[in-house]
Amino acid sequence: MPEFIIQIDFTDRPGLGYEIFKITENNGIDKIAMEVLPKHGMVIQFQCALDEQVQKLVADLKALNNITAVTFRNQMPYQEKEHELRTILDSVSEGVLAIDKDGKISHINEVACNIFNCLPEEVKGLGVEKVLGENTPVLETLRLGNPCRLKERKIRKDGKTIQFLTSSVPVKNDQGRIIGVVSTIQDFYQVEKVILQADKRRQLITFDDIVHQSRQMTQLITAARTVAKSASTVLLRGESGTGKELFATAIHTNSLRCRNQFIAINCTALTDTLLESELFGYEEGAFTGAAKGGKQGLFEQANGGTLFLDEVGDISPRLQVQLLRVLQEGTIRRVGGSKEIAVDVRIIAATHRNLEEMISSGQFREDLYYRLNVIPLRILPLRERKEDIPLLAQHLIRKICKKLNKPEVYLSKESLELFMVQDWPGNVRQLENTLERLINLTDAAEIQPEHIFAWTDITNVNNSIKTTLGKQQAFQVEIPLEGEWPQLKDIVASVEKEVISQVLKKYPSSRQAGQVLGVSNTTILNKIHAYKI
Ligand SMILES: Nc1ncnc2c1ncn2[C@@H]1O[C@H](COP(=O)(O)OP(=O)(O)OP(=O)(O)O)[C@@H](O)[C@H]1O
Repeated sequence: MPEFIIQIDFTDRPGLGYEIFKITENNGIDKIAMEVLPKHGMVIQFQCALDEQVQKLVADLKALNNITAVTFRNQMPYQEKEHELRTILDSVSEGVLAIDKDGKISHINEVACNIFNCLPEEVKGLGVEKVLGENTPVLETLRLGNPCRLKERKIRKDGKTIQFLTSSVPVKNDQGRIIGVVSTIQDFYQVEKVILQADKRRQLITFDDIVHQSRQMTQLITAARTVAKSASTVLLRGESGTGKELFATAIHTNSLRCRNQFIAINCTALTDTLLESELFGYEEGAFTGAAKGGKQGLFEQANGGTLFLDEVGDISPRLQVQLLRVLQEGTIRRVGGSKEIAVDVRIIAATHRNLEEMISSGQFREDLYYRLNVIPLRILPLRERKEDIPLLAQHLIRKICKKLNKPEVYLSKESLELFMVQDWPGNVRQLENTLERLINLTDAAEIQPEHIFAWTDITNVNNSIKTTLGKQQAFQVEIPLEGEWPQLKDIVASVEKEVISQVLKKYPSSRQAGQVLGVSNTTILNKIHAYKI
């Protein structure tokens, strides 16, 4: 039998739910699921053999008082949310696995399935130890609420060893009770592979790839071009996602070392001991599991080239001492070795941390700071160079559409205006992720504010009003200062009426207008009715 989903929008009143329910009963439809949209709507999924019967149901519902719309939908709201969540989880490059309060797997993404060689439907509902092995730290997070970071684990499955790094954070409800855990998983060997493979991809990046329009970025690029030619250590400062790695790569490409390796390593991606053996290498027998013949570290591999140490502010005091030695002496010593090996490596370090404060609180060595801070370059957060947003958005859309193999989409003028008033705490990376999510989840050729409101956290109430009304379009409310004062409620009402009318001109649906003004669409519908807008 054909299935239908209808959404019934209403302004709430006592008894309305019961009347809707009665109408569905009287029309004899076979209900499969119902979902309430608190205070403003209801969605019903049902089966029905006859089209006329469906039409009659819709007509009966529309005839009820306070029903504002009855529309057909393709999916139930929970299915849309599920689809959105699945798309997000599958688009991240790490394995993600979530468990409920009983330790059973509730979500697992594609990457995690690839690491553990399983299918989502096989493992959903199973105890997490069936996938991550007995004594997994994830269960400790569930029990005690302690997050864990990059714990190295090894399990045997189908005669093979799977070695991975796992991190986990507890999920808590409003009362602070633990109701599950989300865990991220990285394949141990992939971590190494990524470090090495990335080199080829990066060598092609130049300063021309840094998209910008702002005066500050132009100045910074000019400075970076100049320092690229020297061999001095560079310290890139800037919030997460501002483009520090992009700058580091362009500096290497523009340097005299460009024919040699550029190797990047994120100092927070590995545990302290792993980072040490990655950077400095190790001798055979240095620790259990050390490869035969030992291993070259990244300093040796980058000899003659550049080593990019991302998040250098996060390295442990022990590694800070070792790094200082390399910078002072130009030599390294492998883990478990006694020989000093000379290396000629240019260091580009980056951090989003306030190193000066870290020095004051004793978390970062002052002598290392001076060795790293030879040429400091500070990349401004995106909110302080908003002129870059239009070009960046256009560039990123092109890049994402190419990656997703989708025809190029456009940002409407209103959407761009909305982007311009955001703060973008995650900077260019957040802009890129937001666009990727929108391009993934909408099929429209032009991205409109309604797509942004539906699929992202962007609402930005106050700023939206600013752009909607603008300076020139500001309206005035006349309040007589002599004679009889109007009632305060009348003043408020006239302001409300004017604001809602203006917003509705730009965002004609009550839902969009509600989102712009930070109220429910029921409130907007009530006001439209009350002020006869
Ligand atoms: N000006 C720009 N032009 C084009 N792409 C940019 C620009 N700035 C950043 N990006 C892109 O934004 C993303 C984040 O940049 P990047 O990784 O260089 O930031 P980061 O500051 O090193 O971040 P983190 O501190 O989190 O490591 C990358 O995909 C990068 O290519």
